[in-house]
Amino acid sequence: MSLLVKKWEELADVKDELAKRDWFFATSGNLSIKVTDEPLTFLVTASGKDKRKRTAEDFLLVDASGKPAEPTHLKPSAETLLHVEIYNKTNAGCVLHVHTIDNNVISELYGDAKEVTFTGQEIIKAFGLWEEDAVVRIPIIKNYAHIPTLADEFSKHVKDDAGAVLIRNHGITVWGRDAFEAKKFLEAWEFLFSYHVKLLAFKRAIMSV
Ligand SMILES: CSCCC(=O)C(=O)COP(=O)(O)O
Ligand SMILES: [Zn+2]
Repeated sequence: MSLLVKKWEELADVKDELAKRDWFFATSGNLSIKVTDEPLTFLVTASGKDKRKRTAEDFLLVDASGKPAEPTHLKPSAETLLHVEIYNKTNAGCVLHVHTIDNNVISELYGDAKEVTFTGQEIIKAFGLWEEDAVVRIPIIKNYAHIPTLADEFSKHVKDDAGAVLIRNHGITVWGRDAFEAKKFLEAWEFLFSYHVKLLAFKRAIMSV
């Protein structure tokens, strides 16, 4: 099996798993996986597709600037520039972007603070933090409609080989050294968001009784 086919299958499997969680509302979301380092190439989801379906046109290979690396009628994700920032600045191997109700609610609740932190949750160990008082922080940026501006703002928070950024009332972008790590971190963030949203709602309901 060629490296390209292996990476295609790996990304398609991650896409199927995220689809099972119903994290691709209304064609939202985009995913990518690095294929080669020199020159940099990565597979990215084609724009506007229903990411719940598995087809031969789900991904296309792009170069370090996010342009198709081979002739194709497919258009790379409209948000490919965010993936470009990550692969050019870090050794990340996979980038996952999903819009969920929970990540949108959290981004709106804490958008003015430009970040949200979580502590006291066992799931934080998924980030490799084993201390009892470990704190995880995720930055929240404005959802600029102009993608190069969004990518510039996003890029300020791209420093390590693994990380995550919330785009306000839009979604989360998570990256990791490989697909396994990116998916693990994405699931951990979504767990924290969902827990927090539910806890706040329950507390509010109890207070109003
Ligand atoms: C319908 S969602 C609007 C675009 C978006 O935010 C997204 O994640 C999907 O865009 P793509 O071009 O990657 O399909
Ligand atoms: Zn999006």
